[in-house]
Amino acid sequence: MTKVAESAVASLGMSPVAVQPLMVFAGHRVDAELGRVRLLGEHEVGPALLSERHRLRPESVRVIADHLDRAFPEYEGAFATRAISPPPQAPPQEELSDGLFDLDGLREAALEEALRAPIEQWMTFLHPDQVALVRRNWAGPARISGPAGTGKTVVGLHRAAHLAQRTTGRILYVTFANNLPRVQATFLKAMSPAVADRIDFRSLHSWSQEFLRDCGVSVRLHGERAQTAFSLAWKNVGRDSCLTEIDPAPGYWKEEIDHVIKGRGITSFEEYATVPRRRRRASLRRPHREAVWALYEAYEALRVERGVHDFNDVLSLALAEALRRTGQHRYAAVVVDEVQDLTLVGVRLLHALVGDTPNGLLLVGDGQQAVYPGGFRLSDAGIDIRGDRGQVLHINYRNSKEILDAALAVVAEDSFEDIDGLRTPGRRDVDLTYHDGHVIRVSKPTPSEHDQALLEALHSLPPGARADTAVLCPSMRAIGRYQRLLERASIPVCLLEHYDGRPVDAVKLGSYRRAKGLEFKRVYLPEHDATMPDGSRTPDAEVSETGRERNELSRSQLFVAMTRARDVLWLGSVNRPSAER
Ligand SMILES: Nc1ncnc2c1ncn2[C@@H]1O[C@H](COP(=O)(O)OP(=O)(O)OP(=O)(O)O)[C@@H](O)[C@H]1O
Repeated sequence: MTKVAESAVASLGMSPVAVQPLMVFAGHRVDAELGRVRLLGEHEVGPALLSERHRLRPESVRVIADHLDRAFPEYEGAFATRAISPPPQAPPQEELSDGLFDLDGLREAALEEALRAPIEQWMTFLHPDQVALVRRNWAGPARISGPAGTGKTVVGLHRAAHLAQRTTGRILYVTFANNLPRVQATFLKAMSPAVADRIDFRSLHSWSQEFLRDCGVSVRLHGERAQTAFSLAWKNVGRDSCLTEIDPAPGYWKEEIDHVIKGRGITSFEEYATVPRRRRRASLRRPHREAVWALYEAYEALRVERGVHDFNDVLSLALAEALRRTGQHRYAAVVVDEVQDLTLVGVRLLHALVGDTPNGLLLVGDGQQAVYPGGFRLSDAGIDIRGDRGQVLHINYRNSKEILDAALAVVAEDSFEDIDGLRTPGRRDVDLTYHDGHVIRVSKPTPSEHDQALLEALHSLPPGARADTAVLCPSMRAIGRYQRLLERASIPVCLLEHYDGRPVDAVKLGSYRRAKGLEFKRVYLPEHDATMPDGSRTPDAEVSETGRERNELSRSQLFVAMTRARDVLWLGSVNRPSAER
């Protein structure tokens, strides 16, 4: 019955996750669950329904009831239509003063409701194409891609809840960033409380550490000591090598080890000598690759000597363990969000948990929003996504044309390679939904005037607006600076690393990277162009290949930050008079 009802409402764009089966027993007192079905006695059903969140307006209820009348003709029609009473009148003033229903409380509830509005909207209704993806049966691994704001995460969350409703197993929902899982878990709990405890929201690294602990494999993750090992290795074999001709910054070579060598699980020079270095611009000839390999070996020797692991080791150990236990994993399905940020080892690990089982692996992401160096192709990972198992979403629900145009202008010249290996131009076609929103550009001659303008803009926000406002910065240093600035101006701040998706009356502050996958009504990007190369001063030909790669990555990060804005995008710059430059 539930499945038939799900199909019936799918044509209205209603997610199967929004359908909650109830079985009501006349003349009994019951409140129990049987799988997904809630069993209620006739006395319990009223209070149970009233305690549910209100997601539908009365008109929507009427439309759905009419539609179900037609889908289930044996039911008596028109009952639901008659049963809908007009919204209750405001209670008399005496009732409002009894503490439980005071005016302030009501105002707060209304504010919270307004803040939740966009979320409540997509918890029930999706675009019919999205509903089809949520309900689809895939014979093996599948992938959902699409430009920023096209509802990929929304589909991923509905899909996870839908699979949880259809199986008794656990679902793993993974992202690379470690603040996103908390936010997504909060949304899912509100959307589908009945299955929330069977979906594990985890960052890849925290899950891997937990998994290794459960398998009895000891891990000594120590980022700082691993970094010291690298610095020493650079001093011993890197800084006087031919690598400095290509890039004198040790950071570039650390990324090479992290994202290319260890990120791809390469263990021999023969393999590294010919590996395609995805999304890396500098071309390395054999002597350079030999020098990188010498650096890698020196780093590994020093790391092992110190008895510590780095983040890549955690994933490699977990992959080895996962492969050893093939067929014994407890997950019915794995959904990977922001998959473009994973390393090859990371994606292989998640694939190993479910293999090619039907509806097992779902990869969600967009190569244009890659904010880390390096990358992989699905074919490198042995993941075969054929036919209708690769789906692309096209409708942007988040950004207005003005905001999206401003963001696309940043990456327009940067074509990118997605995980399917296809090269895609930076300026992509998307269908926009009607959505109001605008860009405010503020340019000041000095940093203090710029900061003053930011504070004025934040101070003039209407009450309650801070909850859906973010200030995003490109670096940790800038975050520290703006945190002090805001706090000195008595503007409450919630760092993105502590944000869990629940409304809190404070401006969110964090890095462009941490803003990944999130969105806010108002986004402020102070000194947004400070790290951007100034084309007028440095012609492209004079920039090294590694410099161009860094610039491209900075532009992708700025693009991600800009596309987080739903209604207002504030772009601050400091434009010192040219004599001062
Ligand atoms: N069918 C829909 N109707 C209305 N709004 C929708 C619909 N689907 C998604 N949205 C809204 O679009 C916005 C973007 O959705 P989501 O975060 O899932 O996109 P995304 O593709 O994952 O974005 P990004 O890649 O930029 O992180 C959200 O505000 C979401 O509520």
